[in-house]
Amino acid sequence: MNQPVKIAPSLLSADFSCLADEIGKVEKAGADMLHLDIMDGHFVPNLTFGPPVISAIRKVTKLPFDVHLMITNPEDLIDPFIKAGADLITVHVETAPHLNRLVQNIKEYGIRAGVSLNPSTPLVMIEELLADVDMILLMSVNPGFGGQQFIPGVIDKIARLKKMISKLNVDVDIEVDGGINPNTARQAIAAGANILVAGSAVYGSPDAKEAIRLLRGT
Ligand SMILES: O=C(CO)[C@H](O)[C@H](O)COP(=O)(O)O
Repeated sequence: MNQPVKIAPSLLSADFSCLADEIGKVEKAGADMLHLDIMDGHFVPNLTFGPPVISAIRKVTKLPFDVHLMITNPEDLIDPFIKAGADLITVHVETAPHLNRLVQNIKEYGIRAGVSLNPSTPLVMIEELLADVDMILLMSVNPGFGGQQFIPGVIDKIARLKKMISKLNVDVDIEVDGGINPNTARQAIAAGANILVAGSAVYGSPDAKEAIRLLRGT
């Protein structure tokens, strides 16, 4: 049976001058979780926010926090992000040579652990880890900025990852991030994705509820 598709609006595309309102808007519109893009100006060419902002917004919503670390040396900052309120932390395979230890470390806190791959990073990089992670996040743009075009080759990558997961018979979510709109969402879901991150498609719409409905394809 197909799992229901979850929508994770990315706060990156929200109006940062009124975060509580912007979060309330997507919570009311039926979002399943909130995607928080953490950028360090080093692994990716952009800077966003860190644990103090996450602690502050933790007080205004019940949505689970899906924290995507686009930072070098992620192992140094797991503890503060968990204390700030992360429910799921995703680290990039390109930033962490000791991924088994890092994933285990995140899970020991009692939260979920994900691993992300840039569009050009092959699936073989996570093959040995699949039985130990809760989620694989496939980037469908080069990380750093919202509002980019979906890279079409990622659809086949999603389908290949889905096959790997089915073959191992493990319970691993497939999240896709970047350039998600109703058209790319439909293709990503058909290929096997079950969590979609959407910044512009949700925050750029005058009707967040309708935008989320269109992304789910319901
Ligand atoms: O991780 C990201 C960029 O690195 C963002 O989550 C992503 O780009 C979402 O924005 P959009 O839906 O506008 O593409």
